[in-house]
Amino acid sequence: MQLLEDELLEISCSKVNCSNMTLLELQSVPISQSTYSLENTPPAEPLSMSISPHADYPGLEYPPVFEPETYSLADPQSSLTLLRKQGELFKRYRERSLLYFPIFKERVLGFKIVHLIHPEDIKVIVLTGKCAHKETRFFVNWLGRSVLNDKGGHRWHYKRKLITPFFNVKVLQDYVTTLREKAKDLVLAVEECEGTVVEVVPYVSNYVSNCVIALTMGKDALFDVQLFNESTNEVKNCVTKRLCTPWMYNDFLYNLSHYGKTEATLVDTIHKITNSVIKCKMKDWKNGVKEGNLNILEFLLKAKHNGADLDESGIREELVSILMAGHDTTASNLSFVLMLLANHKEVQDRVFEELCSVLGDVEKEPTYEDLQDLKYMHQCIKESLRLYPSVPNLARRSSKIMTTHTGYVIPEDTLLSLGIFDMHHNPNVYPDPEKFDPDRFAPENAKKIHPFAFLPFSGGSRNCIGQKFAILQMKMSLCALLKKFVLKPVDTPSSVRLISSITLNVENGIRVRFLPRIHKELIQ
Ligand code: HEM
Repeated sequence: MQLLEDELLEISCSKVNCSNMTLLELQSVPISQSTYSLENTPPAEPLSMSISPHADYPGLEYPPVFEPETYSLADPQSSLTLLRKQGELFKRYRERSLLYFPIFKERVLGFKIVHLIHPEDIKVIVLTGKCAHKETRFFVNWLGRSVLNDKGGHRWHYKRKLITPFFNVKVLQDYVTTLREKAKDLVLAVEECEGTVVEVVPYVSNYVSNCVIALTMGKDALFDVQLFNESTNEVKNCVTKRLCTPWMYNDFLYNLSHYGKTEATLVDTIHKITNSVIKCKMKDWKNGVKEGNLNILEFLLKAKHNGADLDESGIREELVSILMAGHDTTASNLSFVLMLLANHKEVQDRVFEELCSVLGDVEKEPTYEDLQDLKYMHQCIKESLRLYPSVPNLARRSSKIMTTHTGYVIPEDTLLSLGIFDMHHNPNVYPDPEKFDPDRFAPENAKKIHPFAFLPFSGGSRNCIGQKFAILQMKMSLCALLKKFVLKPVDTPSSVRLISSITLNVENGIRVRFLPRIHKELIQ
């Protein structure tokens, strides 16, 4: 069976015109527990799939009844080579994750990718970090070896320990005033198109960009923000194109290609801009290190001054990475929250009622404590992160032969894709998975969810460093927008077309109508 599929792959590959390839997937191979064996690897002793509470979580009603037999039916089309557009590719992965749960393998030219979808398998990888490291090769030119883009090990650990203290509660509290100002700017911008249909992504993106720039380099940093953002977007396009075009996986071919050359020029621009901001700050500080409220640049310069093993290019790598990590993810999620609230009047009503009750007076500006008290709003954000996780797959590479919890052996040096999106849409973990139901995350229900079945911010030691800041940012903007407007649906969850990119995206934007809200009145 395996041999036959491999032969068919060879045949189908030989028919492919590489220059037309726009996708990651040439073929997916279903893996059944009895036949699964990647080359030169002995088949695993299948582990028991019996349904009993997991030893680590005796109080949880988990594992739920997975039905591996139903999900490992052979796909009649699986041996055919399929060239697909990004949107189709995204849809195809979803189908495969259901058909071949809990694991499936794909081959892309000479590369093998194993997709893992079971929470226990994903847990093994994200929790220990011992059997797999982060796959970061395609981002190195742009992000270097920052905390975000280091594959792991001592160097990563050192930097993570250095930066983590920055994201403490005190800093978050200090940033509330800045977030409030930026949210006001967002409301003013939306007000200009009140009543009309608004494509929300650019507005939200601008708000998030301003917040993250303030956090990393300070709100008064002098640089060409537009050029920086445009260059960053273009680099993302180049990297996405590379990820979806297997022949560009080869460094030599990629560097010769149009995309490789464009990326090099843009990265140079981004680095020059960031270097100049760093130099400027160092000049400002020649008479002594600043104390008090610091942004990330100042925090890192101070660490360097105090002897941390960090040079200027190391600081630049962190800034560029945090700007990237903090922008797309939050902007993507905030756009989806707005669409979901617009489409679920009863939920929007409840969020607004909660807002009025927490603030007391709807005109009052929310404080850090108020934002913490918006529990139902938090549930809505979580549910939208479940439905639309900004990072739909995590890329890892196995660093030794490993056996998954579900009983499959994976050889050393295999590319792994942890299917966060698929896991979040698994009907056995989340009944009626496409339904927007924030009550899934009400305290009494949330405790029944397997801790590794909800990973929008990843988990373990490499979890998202900025998640609290992201939530704060989203809450602040939702408060500001909902105080002023009633959201009405234009695009719906079934009308938007999701695409796989570095972060989750939609093909044609997300549109919402903003109507002026008459205070204290709920939605008509
Ligand atoms: C809704 C917003 C966000 C989401 C969904 C999100 C999600 C994630 C995920 C899934 C990872 C793990 C990536 C991987 O291991 O491959 C990650 C890592 C990271 N995130 Fe976020 N993120 C968000 C916002 C932010 C913000 C606002 C910042 C900073 C201001 C940030 C900074 C980082 C950094 C530095 C890492 C790397 C951590 C490490 O590897 O040690 N993120 N994020």
